[in-house]
Amino acid sequence: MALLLPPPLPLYTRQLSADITARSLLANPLSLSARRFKQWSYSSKTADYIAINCRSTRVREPPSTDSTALVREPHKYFDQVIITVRAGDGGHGAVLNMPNQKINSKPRGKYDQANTRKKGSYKRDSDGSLILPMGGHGGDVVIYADESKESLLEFHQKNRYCAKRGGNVDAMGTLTSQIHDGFAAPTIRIPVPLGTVVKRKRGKVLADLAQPGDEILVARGGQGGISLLEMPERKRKSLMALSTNVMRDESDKILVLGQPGEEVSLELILRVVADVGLVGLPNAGKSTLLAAITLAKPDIADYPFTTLMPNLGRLDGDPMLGALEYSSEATLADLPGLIEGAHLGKGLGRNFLRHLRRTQMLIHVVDAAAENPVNDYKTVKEELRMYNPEYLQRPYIVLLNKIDLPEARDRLPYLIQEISSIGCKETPELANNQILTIGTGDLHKLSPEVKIEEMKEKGIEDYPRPLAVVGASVLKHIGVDELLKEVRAALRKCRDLEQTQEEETTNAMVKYRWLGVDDVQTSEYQESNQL
Ligand SMILES: Nc1nc2c(ncn2[C@@H]2O[C@H](COP(=O)(O)OP(=O)(O)OP(=O)(O)O)[C@@H](O)[C@H]2O)c(=O)[nH]1
Ligand SMILES: [Mg+2]
Repeated sequence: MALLLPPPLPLYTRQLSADITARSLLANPLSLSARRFKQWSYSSKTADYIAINCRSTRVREPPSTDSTALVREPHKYFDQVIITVRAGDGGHGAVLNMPNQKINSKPRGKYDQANTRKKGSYKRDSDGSLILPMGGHGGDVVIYADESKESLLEFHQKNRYCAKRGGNVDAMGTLTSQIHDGFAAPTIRIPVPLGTVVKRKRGKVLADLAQPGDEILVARGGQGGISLLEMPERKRKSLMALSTNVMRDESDKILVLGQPGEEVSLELILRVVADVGLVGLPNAGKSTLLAAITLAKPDIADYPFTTLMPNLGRLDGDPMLGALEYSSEATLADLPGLIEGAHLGKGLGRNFLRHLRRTQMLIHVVDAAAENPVNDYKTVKEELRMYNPEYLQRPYIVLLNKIDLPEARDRLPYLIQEISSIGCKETPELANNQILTIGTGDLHKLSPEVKIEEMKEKGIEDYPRPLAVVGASVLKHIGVDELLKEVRAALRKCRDLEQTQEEETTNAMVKYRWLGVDDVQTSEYQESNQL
């Protein structure tokens, strides 16, 4: 396609509307509409033109990540992505004429009767006014939680989603009852894994899609344009009684155009949904434990960082809960190994620790045959504390693994005693897992950042001791049943606590409403940056 541009003479630039200068044409040659271009070229016949060849193809955005990197290092990309969604524009309405007929006069004779019937066949509202067709609504964009999705990797390859535009009113000319509204474009529904947090890019959190079926409308399609009736001035008055959509002057035509659809850039952040998190140094046996007590089949090997992305497994129902509640299962998340300095980016860094966020309890897996298991245990706790001290308040169990090996078996009693004594005795506040009650004073008046900083100042000894320390060999299936018993007891405790907390929150909300406080700060900590 060739565009002709005049030399930069004031005469010609004046003939163009102010925003279309030669420079803007160079930057965006397609912004010059064909009609304007025609007018312009007629009115400036004497001018010399510069011919510019430009391609009319659309520039496609490159995929955000190189696909080989996705295959080689999926763990870097599986839980975070930026996408752009664009809802469809609304379809256009139309400028229509009324068929030539006498509107207000009574029918006289055969011909007029036929015309009256025609008039009666238009679509009308209950008050008798004419219903004019509208352009179709542009397609919306919805993001929803889908259990069958596991990661956000696919969004690195396709990161732009556009809904279709609504259909135009499919007619120009005379209004008849046959003219229909333009078709509404279908909604685009984008499935994401359970636990995906949808944020505006560098903006606020829009939704946390933690339950199956959760969804959010992220971009609204444009509304369709309306249709207008074009009338000679003498007839306008009489027609205004039939419809408000009578075109008064040319500027009304803007109402015929459909509204543009919304376009937004979104950040999707995955936080896996699991009740129990498995943490520990690399090679401690976390994946082996997951494979031993659930049907999951994670990779297991005797080299560090075998697990690079969280593996999930389902624990069967708890037989202690009775017939009705037996099916209450728990989901376990096996995380990559943590090493000293992970919070500073060592090993796999710290980002995967966000996947512990939704867990109710943790299992610390410690290799009891390692050189210094107590130190290993402390290292992991320290890293958790540095990432999010709230993790240390959650109920947890320590599994001293690999007791089939003699070096572990011999020192098991000593290790149990040592590890059980690290931490403070459970206080009622800590047992309730209440972040606000840590420390003294009016912490509830402090900002979340201050609270976290205060919590970080405390050492791991200031946080609760484990609920149980169990020696086992998950590989040889020694002591696994005892471990399961403890895990289920802890889960029951967590659920009881959750119920009590829910009741307390409801009571507090009622109290706040009584006091007339609208702005109740709920889970402000969740809003902090550590998604
Ligand atoms: N002897 C013995 N070996 C075990 C036991 N549990 C796990 N192992 C071995 O320890 C090695 C590491 O096990 P994994 O389950 O991959 O360890 P991990 O904690 O998931 O390691 P990362 O994924 O690297 O963090 C494997 O060779 C397992 O066979 C056990 O109870 N006894
Ligand atoms: Mg593993």
